[in-house]
Amino acid sequence: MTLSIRPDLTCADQIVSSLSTQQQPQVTELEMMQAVRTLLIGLGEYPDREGLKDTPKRVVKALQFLTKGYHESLDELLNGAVFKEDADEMVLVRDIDIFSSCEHHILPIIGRAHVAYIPNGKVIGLSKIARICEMYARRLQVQERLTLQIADALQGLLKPQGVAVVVKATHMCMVMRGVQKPGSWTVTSAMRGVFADDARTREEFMNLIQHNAKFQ
Ligand SMILES: Nc1nc2c(ncn2[C@@H]2O[C@H](COP(=O)(O)OP(=O)(O)OP(=O)(O)O)[C@@H](O)[C@H]2O)c(=O)[nH]1
Ligand SMILES: [Zn+2]
Repeated sequence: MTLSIRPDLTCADQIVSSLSTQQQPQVTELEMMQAVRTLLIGLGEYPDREGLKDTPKRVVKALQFLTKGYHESLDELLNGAVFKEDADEMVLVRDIDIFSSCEHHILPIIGRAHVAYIPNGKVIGLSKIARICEMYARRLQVQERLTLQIADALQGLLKPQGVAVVVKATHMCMVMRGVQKPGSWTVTSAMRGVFADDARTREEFMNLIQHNAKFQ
């Protein structure tokens, strides 16, 4: 098997990209539905009862939606919306809703992302920042990787003076099951360029994302 290396992709993305084109076994939707049906039986249910008869189809559809980011690419979502611009002050898009799924339990990760960059001759369409978050969130994730992928994508696309990403999220696998800690939040960050090198720039970013109670 030959793997083509894509310099615009992170390591994890390289793997997903190569799997989707070469290695991934072709599984039909019918087989996926049958697997859900098997799960239901294993859980002690009767998949043919009225309320469950369409459930395998719904579950497959829902999971496909929650992981649709595997079939999206930076190129497509950008749609060319990177513009030459002399701006060199911080651009921050904050409070971007995140709905992801943890790769260990396939349970929801719900939170918000705050994404900032300092341009270096190029700016990106603001909605594209939210779309980048969305593409990576709609995959099976760990929060750390989601955070890094967002930062690396912007760094790669814009070569800005710096990028800062903070994700604050709650993991249903820690809330509804397992250790059962509702109210627990995980905060992850990725700092690149001036945000990593300059404490004052980082502090300005941290202040901007904390000043509003909505973030609490
Ligand atoms: N670092 C990291 N860990 C995560 C994330 N999402 C889930 N986890 C953790 O993944 C770990 C999996 O641990 P295991 O012991 O293999 O699984 P488990 O028996 O279901 O663990 P418990 O959740 O402790 O019951 C747990 O500690 C989860 O909290 C994430 O985004 N980042
Ligand atoms: Zn989990």
